[in-house]
Amino acid sequence: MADELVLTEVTRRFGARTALDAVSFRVRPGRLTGFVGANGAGKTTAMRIVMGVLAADAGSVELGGRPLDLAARRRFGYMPEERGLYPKMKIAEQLVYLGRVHGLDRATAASRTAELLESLGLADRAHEQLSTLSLGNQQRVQVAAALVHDPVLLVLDEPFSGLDPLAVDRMAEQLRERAAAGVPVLFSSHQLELVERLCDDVVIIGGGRIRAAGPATDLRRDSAARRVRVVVGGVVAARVVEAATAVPGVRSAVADGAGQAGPGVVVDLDAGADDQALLAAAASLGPVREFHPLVPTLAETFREVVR
Ligand SMILES: Nc1ncnc2c1ncn2[C@@H]1O[C@H](COP(=O)(O)OP(=O)(O)OP(=O)(O)O)[C@@H](O)[C@H]1O
Repeated sequence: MADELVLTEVTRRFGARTALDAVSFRVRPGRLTGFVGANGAGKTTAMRIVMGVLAADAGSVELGGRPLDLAARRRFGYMPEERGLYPKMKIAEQLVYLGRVHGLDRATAASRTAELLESLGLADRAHEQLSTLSLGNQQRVQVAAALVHDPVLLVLDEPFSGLDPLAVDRMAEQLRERAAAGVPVLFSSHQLELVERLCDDVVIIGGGRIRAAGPATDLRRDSAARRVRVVVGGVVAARVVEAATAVPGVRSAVADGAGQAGPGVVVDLDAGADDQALLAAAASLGPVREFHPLVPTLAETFREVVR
């Protein structure tokens, strides 16, 4: 099993701007970790610091409890935001070259390259220039470049951007495969549905601070807004909305009209609110047919925690 990556209180300033403010999170071995945040939130900066492309002003980054040095980072796989392969160089040639840069001997670099290109379905393009491939295939070669030396950690900046749905699936498969092999995988993305579908763990960053981090299912369950769906038999939704709105701690109540037992009402409660008071208010109107929590989507959780 590979080691865990741990960032502790990492801070980075650019002039007067604090891009990362005491950022701490972990990327566990064998798990896919999605790194999400608005534009300018600090994802790329954090990834660059992990890779040593950029230095932190304070804080530490460790793998398996050991601080990172050049030798440790040589064993990492990285897909930078600016991509970084040579458009005019032949595909196989640059993968072999990168394998060598990461310490493989020529024969191993060549066989790993052949293997990767075969699994990407690009074996027949091996001797063409990268720029002759479609964007999606170029992106897959970028991942191959991050994988060629069998990295102990994988860090990918927006690997899914610009890919069509099929290419997304193939990319996802590749990342899952790496995670299944025990490697900690961290990738950034703005596609929250995709992150929700794919990731074991999620780290949400906003304005350079970690807003939430942990298993995706826990984050969604624990997100500050608690949401309940209420259906009262024989009572129009408007009356339920009215009664719910009067309950202390109810943020909003909206009819959804889609339930089995009649039109339902979706109620958002403040974190500390008493859901039993809401239940009592509903029961005072008529028979309560439904009263159950609705787990928010990751996108809803994201909006909640970065607000
Ligand atoms: N080299 C730099 N010089 C000055 N400011 C920088 C530099 N790199 C990043 N920043 C600033 O740091 C903050 C974080 O940027 P970063 O690129 O890490 O965000 P991000 O979450 O990756 O955004 P995006 O989703 O848009 O890629 C931003 O305010 C950005 O302008």
